[in-house]
Amino acid sequence: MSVAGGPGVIELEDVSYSYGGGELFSNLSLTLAPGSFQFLTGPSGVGKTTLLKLCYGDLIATSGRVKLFGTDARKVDRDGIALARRRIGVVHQDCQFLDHLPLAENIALPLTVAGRQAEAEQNLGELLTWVGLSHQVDQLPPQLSGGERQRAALARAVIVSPDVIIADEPTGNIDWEMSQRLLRLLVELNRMGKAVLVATHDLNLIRAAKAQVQSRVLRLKGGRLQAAGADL
Ligand SMILES: Nc1ncnc2c1ncn2[C@@H]1O[C@H](COP(=O)(O)OP(=O)(O)OP(=O)(O)O)[C@@H](O)[C@H]1O
Repeated sequence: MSVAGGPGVIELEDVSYSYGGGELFSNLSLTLAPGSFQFLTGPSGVGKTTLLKLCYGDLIATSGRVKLFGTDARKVDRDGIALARRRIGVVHQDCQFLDHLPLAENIALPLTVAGRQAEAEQNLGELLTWVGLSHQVDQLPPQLSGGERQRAALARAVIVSPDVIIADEPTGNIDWEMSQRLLRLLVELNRMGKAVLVATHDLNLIRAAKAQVQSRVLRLKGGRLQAAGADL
């Protein structure tokens, strides 16, 4: 099943993946075009997180080809994958933080560990304001609400100025109003030219997004990937 388009920043071609048992999915193709906005939906356990991990080079496909920014993920070494990963901001499903570090340091971490301290200092203030957390810079992660953690996770993903944002259930445990706020942030990032890929169960979120941004919806079900139609 192919849901491919033109050349993309991330391209999966006839990809299969197995954790060791049966194949979770096979011969699946997907293209994330520059500046595009795509949703990935489908039942729980169908493989959405796995598919996202293939897209950001965290897993290597059992067969088929994954290209990150035009380079075959299988043909580059760990440094090559790390380089590509710097261009992809990931918001993980569980959005974990280092609980002993204040929020600001957690968000700056991707830059500080890369020795880009000055850049971190330069970007942090604006970023914290953008996600509405500038009054909580000194809070420890366990002191934050679910919605605040999600926004902090998005800020941490964005601080490296990635070309692509991949978010796994970014509105998983938060109320509708906060989901809308997160969606607006993702739409803004897309308007800045970043490609956005969001896995979500939340069809209402997808419907709300469609009113704000031109987006494509892919549904993973039974090992197949299909473009969802107007039946959402
Ligand atoms: N590291 C792993 N080792 C073995 N099996 C795994 C591993 N990670 C995930 N799985 C299995 O692969 C399947 C797909 O998991 P995945 O997390 O990709 O699904 P999902 O669609 O994202 O689910 P959800 O919507 O509930 O988050 C599940 O059956 C899961 O148990």
